[in-house]
Amino acid sequence: MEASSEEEHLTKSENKQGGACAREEKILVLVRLRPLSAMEIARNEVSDWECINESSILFRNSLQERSMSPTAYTYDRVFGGDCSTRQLYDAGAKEIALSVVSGINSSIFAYGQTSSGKTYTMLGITQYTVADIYDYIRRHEERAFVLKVSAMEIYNEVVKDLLSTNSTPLRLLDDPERGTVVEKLTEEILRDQKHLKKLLSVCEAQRQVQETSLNETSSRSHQILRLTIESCACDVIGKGKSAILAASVNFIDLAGSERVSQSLSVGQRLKEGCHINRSLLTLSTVIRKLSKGRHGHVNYRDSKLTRILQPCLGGNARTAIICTLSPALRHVEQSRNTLLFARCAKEVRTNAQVNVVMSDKALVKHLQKELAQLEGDSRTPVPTSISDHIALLRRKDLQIEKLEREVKELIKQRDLAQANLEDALCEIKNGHSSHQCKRKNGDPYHPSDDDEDLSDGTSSSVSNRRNFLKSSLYQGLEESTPGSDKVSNTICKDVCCFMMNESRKNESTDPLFQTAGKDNVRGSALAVSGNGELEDEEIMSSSPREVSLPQNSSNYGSPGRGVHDVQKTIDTRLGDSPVEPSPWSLVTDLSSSGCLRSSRSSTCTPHLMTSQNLEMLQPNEKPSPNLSTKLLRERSPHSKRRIPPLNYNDDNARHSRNNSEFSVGSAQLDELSGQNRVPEDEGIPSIDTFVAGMEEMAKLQYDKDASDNQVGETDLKLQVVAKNVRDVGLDPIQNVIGTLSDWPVEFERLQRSILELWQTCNVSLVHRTYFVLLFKGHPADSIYMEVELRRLSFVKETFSKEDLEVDDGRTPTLASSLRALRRERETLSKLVSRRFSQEQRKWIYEKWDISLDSKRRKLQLIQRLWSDTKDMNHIMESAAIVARLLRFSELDRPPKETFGLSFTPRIIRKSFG
Ligand SMILES: Nc1ncnc2c1ncn2[C@@H]1O[C@H](COP(=O)(O)OP(=O)(O)OP(=O)(O)O)[C@@H](O)[C@H]1O
Repeated sequence: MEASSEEEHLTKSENKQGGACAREEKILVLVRLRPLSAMEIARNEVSDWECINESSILFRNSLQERSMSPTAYTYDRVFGGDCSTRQLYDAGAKEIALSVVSGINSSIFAYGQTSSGKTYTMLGITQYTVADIYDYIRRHEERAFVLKVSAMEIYNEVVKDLLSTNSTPLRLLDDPERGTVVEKLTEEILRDQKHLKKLLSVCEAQRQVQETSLNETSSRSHQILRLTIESCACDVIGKGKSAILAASVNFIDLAGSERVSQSLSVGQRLKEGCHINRSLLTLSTVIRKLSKGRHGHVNYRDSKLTRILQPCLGGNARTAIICTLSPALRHVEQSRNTLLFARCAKEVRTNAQVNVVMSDKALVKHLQKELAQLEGDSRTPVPTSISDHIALLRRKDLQIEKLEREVKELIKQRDLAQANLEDALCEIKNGHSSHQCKRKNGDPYHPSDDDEDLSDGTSSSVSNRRNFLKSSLYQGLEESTPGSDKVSNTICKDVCCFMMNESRKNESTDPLFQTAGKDNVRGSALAVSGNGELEDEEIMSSSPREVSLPQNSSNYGSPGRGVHDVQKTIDTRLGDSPVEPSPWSLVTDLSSSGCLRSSRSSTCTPHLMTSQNLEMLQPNEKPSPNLSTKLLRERSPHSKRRIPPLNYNDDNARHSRNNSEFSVGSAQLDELSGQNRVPEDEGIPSIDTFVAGMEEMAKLQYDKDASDNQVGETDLKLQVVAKNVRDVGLDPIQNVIGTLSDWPVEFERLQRSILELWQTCNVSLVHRTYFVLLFKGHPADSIYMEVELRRLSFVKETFSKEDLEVDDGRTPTLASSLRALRRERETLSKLVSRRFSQEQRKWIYEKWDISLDSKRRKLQLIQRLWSDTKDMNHIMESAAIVARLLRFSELDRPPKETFGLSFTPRIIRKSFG
């Protein structure tokens, strides 16, 4: 494949413009027998096919069947089950494919029955070819190359662009010069190999792939990937006339022929199978006609496949057809058909020629322009695809949002501090209730008359006063302790009232799903009101001190009643009877339990640790054990349920994370037993599996860091947790609080990043849902959030790895994750009618702006979930819906403390032992 000079490139083509020198040759036919699959071996199936030499394959059983000698089939090359794709590529496909760099069109087909290994083979061939093309370009600096790629699929006789998210069918046009042209097909100019790999992943993800009884990942469409290479000698650029070589190589992965009796297809699969078989029949008819010479009419126009591939079938292209066979005896008839097709194909002749364009200035200019564009792209990576644009916009939006949030947060903090301080000072000074107090304008910390008053007998410095307020706030919520004075109690009451009024304001806006922005008092980034608030209020009202609650505050005396009130509001909104138990209660529970409000679930100690409070607490101002005990006593009955202990060595949990065929971050079918289990037929991992996964990941990360001798921030936090766990009787949360004074801000940052990465890495929706419902912003969550962030960053990096490695089916790739996510969405969509009543579905569709007439509205709904990473309202609504589909009640969840406890033995041994 050496063509080092322009002359060499042109020798074969000298007649193109003035008398073409076409190269007539037969189609190269390779036969590949795949090995028996694990499933086939388990069924004791045997392969009676044998490659008796480099070019012949024999079916041994035929002797017994037909009492005649076994038939040997002979082709250009045959490859047995022990041959690798690389061997096949090197032995024939390579030479054909790489003709493209010399200006000769080429095509590599994979043809065979379903599950015989077409996609497996073509993936390898494509990757090896691309690597060789780039290698060739690197070695031929004297020529300038422009590479373009396009990809399409023919699904149910409809042509679709695989590089565009627009699924509008593409039209075929007849161009007098170029033959059949696919109108509006995206053609991307390649920046580099990495860019191509990305595009291949997009194609793979967009292609119609479904599970059938014969193949878990059966391609339901014909895929044509086209790589076009234009090149000319560098030294003639800009000097007028020059020869430009332009050719394309097509990688064609046909859908597999299938027998209905074997594939057991019904419904949509059956329809697809019919289309596939029909177009393959047309293809074999065309091949059969061509094998007999080009006499008479050839029915290229009978299918879109043959129309598009006309140049590769007996036209201006070098062509190789790889016929793949399934070895199992039960597929013998299909294999024979494939071999008959291969025999005909062997007789077809093509007429390839070097495609030289004798360029005029305009053509050279065109090439120069494309080169300049490429150079520009490589200097400043300008987005050339939709996904790049979206990613860029997202990043910008994120930056803007972050700045806006920071400004808002600062203003809020300032106003709140000012208000609290002034109220407190007025209270102290006048002995009146805070609302009678007029707030002063200006800097709240600037010495004023009030400040002077306060300074008498307490503290003269502003910072002391702040600390005083912080500790008073905390103490006021605690049991009465000796030394706590009346003033601090009163301050506390006022601040509590203020907080509750604020939270009630939030509730009134949307009790079902509240947004973070409204939750300014608690300062948590992502907040959905509900349990958190109720828990806070419960604690306040259960305090021995009398807290002056606003009107109707008694409604919030117990969590149960509070939830009921919120439920009633929701029921009213939904039009349900307020008396009957609302089917929405789970959604309500989930949404109201909220994400990331800092107040803890009933299983956790610091109910009072709103992010605002946390921020104000000094490291030495920890809740007393007394308070912890009291709060623990107030746990809800649900939290007392025994949760099965988590098991590190659970193979299922381990296996689940290794399987790339499920979405990143989720598990395979949940095989763990337990009460949170989702029915197996739904194919969805349970919370137990999720917990086991999180725990193991955190542990692995810790082990890795420990072995690297890198004691990072996460390690320190893990150690803190471990140490606390070891010190029996202490709450593991408390010390962590001390190390995380900026936690709410940090939490928000981590969460934003995680949400973005989930989207980028196509993380399972189930995983996302469990995660947001479990990790709501308590300081102890930091460990898991950081581990999740690291893991996702790693996955993202893996996805964008530059070198083109063969997809081994085990390592998650962008494509496999997208595929898995798509499958998960389909599974979830099937649960919609089971989990929601008709009325609820109607309500949801309307809310999510989905037409009630739409045929695929369930799938549309699921596709819309988790799509907007910046809108927390949207995120929590999505989580609530997914949770409902999973029948996951937050109240069923295992306490997160279980995770932390699980670290204890390892960490003590490594860090403290
Ligand atoms: N030569 C091979 N060595 C090992 N495994 C193989 C080989 N060929 C195929 N397989 C495996 O067999 C299974 C089916 O292969 P593949 O999906 O490529 O078949 P296919 O012909 O493209 O099927 P369909 O027409 O249904 O899309 C896959 O799991 C694949 O990894």
